[in-house]
Amino acid sequence: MSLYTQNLSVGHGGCAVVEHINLELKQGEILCLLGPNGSGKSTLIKTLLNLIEPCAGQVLLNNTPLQQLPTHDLARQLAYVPQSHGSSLGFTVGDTVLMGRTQNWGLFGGPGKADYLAVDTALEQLGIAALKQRDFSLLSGGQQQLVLIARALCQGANIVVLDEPTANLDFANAAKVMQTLALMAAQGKSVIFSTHNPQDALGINATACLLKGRAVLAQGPAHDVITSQSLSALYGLPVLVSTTETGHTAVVSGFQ
Ligand SMILES: Nc1ncnc2c1ncn2[C@@H]1O[C@H](COP(=O)(O)OP(=O)(O)OP(=O)(O)O)[C@@H](O)[C@H]1O
Repeated sequence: MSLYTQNLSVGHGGCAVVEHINLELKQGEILCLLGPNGSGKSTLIKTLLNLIEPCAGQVLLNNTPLQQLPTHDLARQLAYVPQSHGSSLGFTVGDTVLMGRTQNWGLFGGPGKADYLAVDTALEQLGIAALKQRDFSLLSGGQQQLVLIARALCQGANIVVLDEPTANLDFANAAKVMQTLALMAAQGKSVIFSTHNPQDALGINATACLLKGRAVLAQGPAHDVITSQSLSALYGLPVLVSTTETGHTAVVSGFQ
């Protein structure tokens, strides 16, 4: 599996939001998109999913331009966890996660034993098995986020793309999600995610791509790219990136 962008420009209605993006994602790698509000993270993610057309350049999946791949092929290769989602009124959590399996069923088929097992495994992995019979629409935003990640896991796609997966989550659940992404990568899946927390990229050995002012400000291994200087430039305020005695990297914003 490989995903490349070649001199890609992304935007809306022909108006570029980010230009000259050259990214490379191989099997088992994690790519983290960082940037201020409105810098184009979601627009880039939707372009990588072929939900919107590039303004220029192209996205290649296994050396084939995305636009040339049949929709069902894309659905098998790419799983998407959106930033905001509909209410899925009336569906249980179990049904919602099971929907990740629909591309395996054929035209008149339905779910089988393997599909139900995949649902239970995904729910267990995210620690939300107890929510299985609950109405999805009545869950908290953070719980819904975990269910949608479980659905993406269940889909079995090679590439999982998540738009701000930790945005609604408490400290423990955010850590759980980041651990899950790291585990997915260790199992051979490729992961693309956006976040407002640079620590997310540092904690899981990601490649970071920093977006600002219609351009890629920096890209490379998170520990090389996420520095006091780059984050201060990215967010327009003093940011300190410091390594602790235990070898962990801490990010502190707005220090004097
Ligand atoms: N459907 C759309 N039509 C036109 N412009 C849009 C559309 N969606 C987003 N934009 C614009 O594209 C720019 C980038 O938005 P985008 O949502 O990609 O940023 P982001 O980095 O994901 O922001 P945030 O961190 O706030 O979620 C913004 O100026 C936004 O107003």
